Amino acid sequence: MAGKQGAAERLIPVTLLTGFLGAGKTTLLNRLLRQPALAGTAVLINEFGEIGLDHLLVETLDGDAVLLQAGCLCCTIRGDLAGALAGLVQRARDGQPIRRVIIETTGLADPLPILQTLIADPATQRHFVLDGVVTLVDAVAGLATLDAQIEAQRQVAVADRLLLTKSDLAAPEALAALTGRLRALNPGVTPITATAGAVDPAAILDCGPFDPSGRHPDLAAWLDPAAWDAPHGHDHHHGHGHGHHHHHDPNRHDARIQAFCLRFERPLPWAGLATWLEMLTATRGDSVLRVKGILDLAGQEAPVVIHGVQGTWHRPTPLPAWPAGAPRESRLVFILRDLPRSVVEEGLAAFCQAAEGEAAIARR
Ligand SMILES: Nc1nc2c(ncn2[C@@H]2O[C@H](COP(=O)(O)OP(=O)(O)OP(=O)(O)O)[C@@H](O)[C@H]2O)c(=O)[nH]1
Repeated sequence: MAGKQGAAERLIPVTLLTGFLGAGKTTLLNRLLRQPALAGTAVLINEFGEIGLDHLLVETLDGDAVLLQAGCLCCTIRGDLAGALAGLVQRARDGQPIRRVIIETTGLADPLPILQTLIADPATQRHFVLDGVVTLVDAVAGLATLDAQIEAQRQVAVADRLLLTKSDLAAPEALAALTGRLRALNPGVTPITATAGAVDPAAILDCGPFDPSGRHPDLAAWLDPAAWDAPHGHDHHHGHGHGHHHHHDPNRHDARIQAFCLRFERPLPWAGLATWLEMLTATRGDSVLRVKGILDLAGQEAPVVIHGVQGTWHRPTPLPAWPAGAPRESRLVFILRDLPRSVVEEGLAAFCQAAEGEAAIARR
């Protein structure tokens, strides 16, 4: 297809990078973008919730990550995707070499409406070609996620490539059960192990045009725009409590899931925060779908990044410095299912206050 175009108008390949919350998309992206094969890649990042952090955590070589408007790409901001892609066309015409685009979706995204934009929007098709859907699956949380969230099933079903992350943390029996489930959802694709984002770019790029044949039997019906463009009021297949043509709250995906960000200008006491996070995981772990934060900790110069994914806490990582443009303050993003925001706010405040009180006594 690309061969029919003139050199200046060659279709730009687009990779859709998806996978449920915390599966390792940003980690993979950071590894990929350091590879020479990815030179000239523009990155579009979509985050759920009004304050994104990923654009601060993706290390594009030339600062080329574009944060799509807050909200979920599969919902009302699909128009933004087309707009962001059009913006990249303009940048290419202005002389910036854009050889490839990677779109990182929110972990909650239903990939089908996004695919529809990429394979059926005439304006987008003039300049871009979908080159593959790469879906990451967390070996620890994957099975439970596939049971609980239809979005995760769809992410797997449409994948051209399946990457199994965190197999370093999973028991062999859990891995075998998950692999069986993946085979049932997408029989034509053999999962590739990609620990901490380590994967050969050649294994996931240049998949060729998207071909829905030979996939999950429901895929054709899922790809039918009528299924997700119907006026609101019906029970949308992945439980959105809203329709697609009215005001969209960027912090709500369905009635049970909400996202919010807490910001703290004063440095936080690590002891209080860590104890509270452990408590929260022990008591309400199933409801805590995702926590990620960039922290200004008392007594520490460099920011520390923390990640919690459905009961698993990954090792906190210090960053060398505060990312350009980020104020020196702590930001904690929570994505919760069936858990009120007040539980988090009040618990966190109480534990931090107690830790600060203890630290003050110790200093006396
Ligand atoms: N042990 C281990 N940790 C991993 C692996 N892949 C990713 N992680 C960790 O998992 C956590 C979440 O990774 P991210 O890359 O932020 O996940 P994400 O999919 O971008 O998260 P969202 O954007 O919130 O959906 C981080 O602490 C990563 O270091 C892996 O293969 N093994």
